[in-house]
Amino acid sequence: TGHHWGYGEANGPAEWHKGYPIAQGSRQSPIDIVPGSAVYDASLSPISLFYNNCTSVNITNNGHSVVVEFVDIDDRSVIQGGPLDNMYRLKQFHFHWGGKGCGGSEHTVSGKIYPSELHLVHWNAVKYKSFGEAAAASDGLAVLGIFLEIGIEHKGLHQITDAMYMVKFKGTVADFKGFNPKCLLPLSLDFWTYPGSLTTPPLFESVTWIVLKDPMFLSEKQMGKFRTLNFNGEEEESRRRMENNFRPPQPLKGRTVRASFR
Ligand SMILES: NS(=O)(=O)c1ccc(C(=O)N2CCCN(Cc3ccccc3)CC2)cc1
Ligand SMILES: [Zn+2]
Repeated sequence: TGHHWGYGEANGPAEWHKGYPIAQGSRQSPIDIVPGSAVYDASLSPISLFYNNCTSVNITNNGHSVVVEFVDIDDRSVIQGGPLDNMYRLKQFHFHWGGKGCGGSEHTVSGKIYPSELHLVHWNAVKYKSFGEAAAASDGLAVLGIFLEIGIEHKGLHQITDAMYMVKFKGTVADFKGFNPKCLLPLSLDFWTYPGSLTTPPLFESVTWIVLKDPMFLSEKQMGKFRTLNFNGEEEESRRRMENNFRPPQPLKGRTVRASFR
């Protein structure tokens, strides 16, 4: 139960390389996306999201983020197209966010940080037998990143923010059935894509990142509900508000970011 990683002064992103040397690897995430340097690739097909039969199972606070998990025993909810050679199965989605009035996204766009970022995590069930196995393989995961911007309230997000009181503390889980994340998508599926990594330990370099150009919008009130979550467990005396649970941009190290749009 040694020194566990987190987002604090002593255990935050600047320290992770001590326990996870790959933190200084050649394809780490997130990155700062510079649209002017992205290469338009006409061969990128549109991404397709087949979430219609998706089956959410529960919502949980894992001490790092709030996570909605899905049944991933078959191809009922998958992403395909874009840079992907296979279909990838939806496993979970979660968020990263900042303190009140602060940025909290992981990817940035020409240095612009958004209040939050949603990650829809998928794994290559064509080539690998489990999420854990895929998470350790260079083409094992595909994460769809969607920026969140403060604006008009988001009707689809209420189901998630209304469930947060049930998972206030680390290690809490609640039933969360019948949620379809298709409602969280912005109008345009224009995207940037690049080879990267998990943005939390173990930081495996196994992620094909697909980051949407357009944000989804939510109200400041809805964003505030994320900040009612705690990093700590209910039994801990130190109450630590869950916010600023984001890794800052990492060196590009010669990678090319491709764009699906001009
Ligand atoms: N921010 S993100 O890059 O989108 C992101 C995506 C997935 C996870 C995730 O589900 N994790 C982390 C790593 C994988 N482990 C399983 C494991 C497999 C092999 C050896 C140890 C742990 C599950 C927990 C975390 C972050
Ligand atoms: Zn994430």
